Order: sequence, then C-alpha cells, then structure tokens
Amino acid sequence: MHLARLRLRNFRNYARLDVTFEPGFHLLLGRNAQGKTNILEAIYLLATLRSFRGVGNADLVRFGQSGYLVAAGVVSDVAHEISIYWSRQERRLTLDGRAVRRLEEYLGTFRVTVFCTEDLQLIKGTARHRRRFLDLLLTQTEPDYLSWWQRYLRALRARNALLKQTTVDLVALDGFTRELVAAGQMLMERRRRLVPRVAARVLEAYRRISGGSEEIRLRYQSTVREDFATELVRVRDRELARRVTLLGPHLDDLEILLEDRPAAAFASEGQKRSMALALKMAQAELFTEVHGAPPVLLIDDVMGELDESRRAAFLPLLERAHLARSQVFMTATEESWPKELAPRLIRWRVESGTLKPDRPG
Ligand SMILES: Nc1ncnc2c1ncn2[C@@H]1O[C@H](COP(=O)(O)OP(=O)(O)OP(=O)(O)O)[C@@H](O)[C@H]1O
Repeated sequence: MHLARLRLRNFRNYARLDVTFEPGFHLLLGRNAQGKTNILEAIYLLATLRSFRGVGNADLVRFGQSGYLVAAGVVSDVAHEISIYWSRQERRLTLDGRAVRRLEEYLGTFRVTVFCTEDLQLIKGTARHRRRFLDLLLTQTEPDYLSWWQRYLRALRARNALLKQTTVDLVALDGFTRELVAAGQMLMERRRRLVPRVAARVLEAYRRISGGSEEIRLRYQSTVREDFATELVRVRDRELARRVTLLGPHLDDLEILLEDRPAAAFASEGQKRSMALALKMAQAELFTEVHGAPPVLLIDDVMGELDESRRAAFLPLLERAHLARSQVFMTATEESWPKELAPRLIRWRVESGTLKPDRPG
C-alpha cells in the first residue's frame, strides 16, 4: 500500500501542495518549524480522520483561511481517490468521488502507523490514550467495530442526559440501558480478544528494542467485571445520585506492567520510551498480519532521540515495508539515520510550507 499523490490546500502552513510519491523510504529534511510534521499530520488524517497531535480541525486550517482540503491517491490492491474538506460550515469526505455516508466504508482504505513523541502518553498519559490505541486498532481491522462504538456512544450520551434531569424517566433509562449493554458488551468482547494478540507482539518488540529480558505485560482492565447489565442495576442508585453512567467500556484501560509493576509509576524514562515504541511496532505488525500488507509508516522526529539499539530495532519493520513496496515517511532536521539505509532514501527538502526533491550535493 502506498500514497501515490498528496494534495493540500490551506492546510497548516501549506497554501497549496501537489506532490507525487513513489513507494519507498522518504526522508523529509528541513529546519525547525518549516512544515515537516504537518505533512505527516495530513497523511495520518487521511487514514484516521484525526490529527495525531490531538488537535481539532479548526487548528488545521491555514491561518486566516476558512477551510482546508487534504486529498490523495492511494494504491493498494486497487487504487482509490480520497479527499477531506473541512470548514466551519461544511465537511465533506469523499471516496472515489462519492460522498462517504458511513465511516466504515472509508476507514481501512488507507492504513498508517505513526511514531512520534506523543506516543509516550500511551505509557504516561491517561486511560483515554490507551483506549484510543485499542480503538484505532479495532476500527482498522474489524469493519463493524466503529458502528458498535457509535451505537454505544449514542446510548451513553442519551443515558447521561437522562440522568442529569431533575426527574429521571426510568422507563426511558431502561431502554437506553439495554442499548448501552448490547453495544458495550460487543466492544468489551472485541477489546478483550485483541489485547492478548497485541501483548504478544509488544513483548517481542520490546525485547528486540531493549535487548533485555524484562517481562512486559498488557492487561485489559474494565469497570465491568462480570455481567454489564447486572452491575448497572447494582449501581443504579449511585448513578442517580451522581447523575452519570458509572460503568462501561468508555472507562476501560489497558494496564501496562513491567516486571508486574505499573509501568507509568515504576519504569525508567528509557524503558517507557521503549515500551511506547513497542506498542506502535505491535500495531504495525498487527495491521500487516490482518491485511497482508504493511501500513505506511510515519516517523516524526523520533529517530534523533533514540540510541543506536532502539533505532536498529526499526530495521526489520523498514525492511518489510521496503519488500512490500510500501512507504515510510520520516522527518529529520539532519541526517541522523543508520547508514545502511542511506542509499535507498528519497530525499525531500521542506522549507516554509513547500516540499521539493532534494539531491544530496
Ligand atoms: N494553522 C496553521 N496555519 C499556518 N501555519 C501554521 C498552522 N499551524 C502551524 N503552522 C506553522 O507550521 C510550522 C510548524 O510546522 P511543523 O510542525 O510541521 O514543523 P516541523 O518542520 O516539523 O518542525 P520541527 O522540526 O520543529 O518539528 C510553524 O511555522 C507554524 O507556525
């Protein structure tokens, strides 16, 4: 799978960009604040409809403009044209020229895995980061996951709105509870099934990165212990008092343990970084296994921060991308890269919102 063409209009500091990309290893070079990460952000947006920096759409619009357009030609078994237009008044998502009505028709057309400094939040941050990690894996590997998730969210919002009323309509509450339970059970089951598959790959990747033999374990943690419906009945009085849904997959976490201790509290900074890297490598491997083709890899700035052994752990992943004629996009301010890859690089120069082929002098 690869991104054959990228078109940006008023996206971040790009007024206008039209570029074609071959399969292979693309190195985006440039000084700070020139727009390297913005390119990766646009590519990630095409795959996930989100920014990996965790910002909303309004921040992606070029200063002083009213909307952005990000469009691409993507080649896998078949070729697709995808485009996203966003302004405060209008949102348009198209696949092969037609408006996308259901997101599951779209998600999965193009898959990426990003490696960036924010990944550390998977270890240090709140449960929300880890739920997102699981949800992204599931939406990109199980086509109906997203519609269950949307059903759950609708029921949760309706239920919370009811609980906030002065007199709660208990019949309506029961109705939304049934919907919440049906969709919630499905989500929990999928997550529970996914975690051991991810865990095995994380352990393997972690050992490759650290060269050590520490035990890293992932444990799915839910507020629901046995039966969602029964437990909701049990907490009903507390929910009525607190006016909010107190149980369910919206509160799940993925516990990450190093030698049986919570990583966030006990791991060293270096170990945390290696663990975050291992989680992302596991994600890329799982995509490859499920779809038979590696995702496009986006590597933002992280190479410079990694020591040689951690950088070397990337090599098998990059090699596989190369063999499968997939792509890697990596940003750097200078060439801090294992020399063995240098002959294969396709170099680009990024300067004030422009991207140009760069020939080493
Ligand atoms: N909405 C926006 N409109 C216009 N310019 C923007 C917008 N958002 C960010 N920028 C500009 O984009 C530039 C930052 O781009 P980017 O984050 O891609 O930098 P970078 O080249 O990756 O730098 P670094 O190496 O420091 O990470 C800054 O000049 C910033 O002012």
